[in-house]
Amino acid sequence: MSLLLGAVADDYTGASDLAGTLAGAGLRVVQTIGVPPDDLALPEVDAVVVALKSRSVAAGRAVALSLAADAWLRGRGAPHVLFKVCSTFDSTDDGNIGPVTDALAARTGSVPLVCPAFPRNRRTVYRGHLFVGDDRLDESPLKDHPLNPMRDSSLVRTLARQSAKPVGLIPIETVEDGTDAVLARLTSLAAEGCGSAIIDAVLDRHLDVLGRAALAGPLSTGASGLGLGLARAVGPRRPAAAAAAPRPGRGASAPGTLMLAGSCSAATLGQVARAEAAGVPVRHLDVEALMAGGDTGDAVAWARERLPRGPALVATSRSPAEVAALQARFGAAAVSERLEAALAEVAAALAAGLSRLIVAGGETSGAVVDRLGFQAFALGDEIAPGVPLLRAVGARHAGLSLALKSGNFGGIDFFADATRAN
Ligand SMILES: Nc1ncnc2c1ncn2[C@@H]1O[C@H](COP(=O)(O)OP(=O)(O)OP(=O)(O)O)[C@@H](O)[C@H]1O
Ligand SMILES: O=C(O)[C@@H](O)C(=O)CO
Repeated sequence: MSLLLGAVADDYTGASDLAGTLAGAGLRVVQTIGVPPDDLALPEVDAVVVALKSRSVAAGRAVALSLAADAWLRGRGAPHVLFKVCSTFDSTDDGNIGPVTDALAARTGSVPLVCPAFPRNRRTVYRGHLFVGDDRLDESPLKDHPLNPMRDSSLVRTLARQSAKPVGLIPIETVEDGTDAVLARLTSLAAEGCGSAIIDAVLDRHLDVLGRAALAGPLSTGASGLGLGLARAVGPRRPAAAAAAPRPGRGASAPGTLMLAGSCSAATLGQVARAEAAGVPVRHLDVEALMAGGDTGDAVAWARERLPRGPALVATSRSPAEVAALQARFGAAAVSERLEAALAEVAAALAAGLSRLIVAGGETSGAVVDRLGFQAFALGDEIAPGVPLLRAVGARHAGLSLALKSGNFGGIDFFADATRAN
């Protein structure tokens, strides 16, 4: 297997977002959970997305994990590696986007382009400022993120606070001038001592310029928009899918469908409320009791009774005010750790009888996927932009279908859409 493209993703839902995007652009893709063991049989593919859980760990650990994944990908021929980060640039002043980008750049001796824009998902970068829909990042719901509240929309400033060297800017006018202009500006920034360069992108066509310019070097950092630009620059490798006859959906009451929500994003809160209003049984875990040493036994019994008849949803999600109060009382890291573990415990206790597992939240998905020991996923159809249907590959839970949803992704009916998808 000689790869055309490699990617190191800093969380599992972001990895499936990227893998689905690359597959949609015509590449044969597999997503692995961590660096795969040598005995894992992988299909012949053009791109591998190595999913890490490195977004919110200590910077040193994120760097070590990312360097190992990068080495594995380059060892399989990948001439370019994309460090996949969140399209809302989720990070803190301690990292991990800066330290990982610095370490990967030092290994390759390059000055990478950095851009989280994905216009299709309403993430745009203009004059180095990130917009989420119509809002600047610091005025969007991301300002209240439980792990990494985003309070500065300037990506140049944000990345500079995390980086060893100055961060440059390649503005939209240069992008409009095309790939050669971008590469010339990157060369000047490197000569000025910059270690990386934020690049603007506002429209889908800008991703083509970014992809071609990035592919001229060994490394870039960005979200699935940059991945799409890279995939287009590589060119489709498999025949366009024949106009397939629409496959029948699974029906809204597919038995054995376990849904877990650990994201507290505005999107997920709305989706949980909609599922509940539509009649899906929902168990809101008593998070205060869990923090006081309680367990998930009752919730597991509750779900076990309902799953044979249809979907069941177990959630820790709460409003920003409730999240802030819990964090003030118990400490943010302790709450996150306990609640991620709680949902992972529920999944592990019920895994044997499941037909589908749907998880909302990147960190939460990471905890669940690790606990169940998945090794790799093949890509199925897109449920919502950035959320493909996955099928487990490898010895553990082979054939189980999954959806791992980034907190902010999916429409209001996401849980119904993910239940029905086939
Ligand atoms: N009620 C709650 N109070 C405080 N923290 C919570 C609560 N419920 C969940 N959490 C924690 O909030 C964090 C949510 O992060 P997660 O990555 O799962 O979702 P997200 O940030 O919305 O998604 P993404 O990273 O994909 O954008 C997790 O660590 C989770 O355990
Ligand atoms: O890029 C995105 O927005 C997602 O893939 C993600 O990583 C959210 O956590």
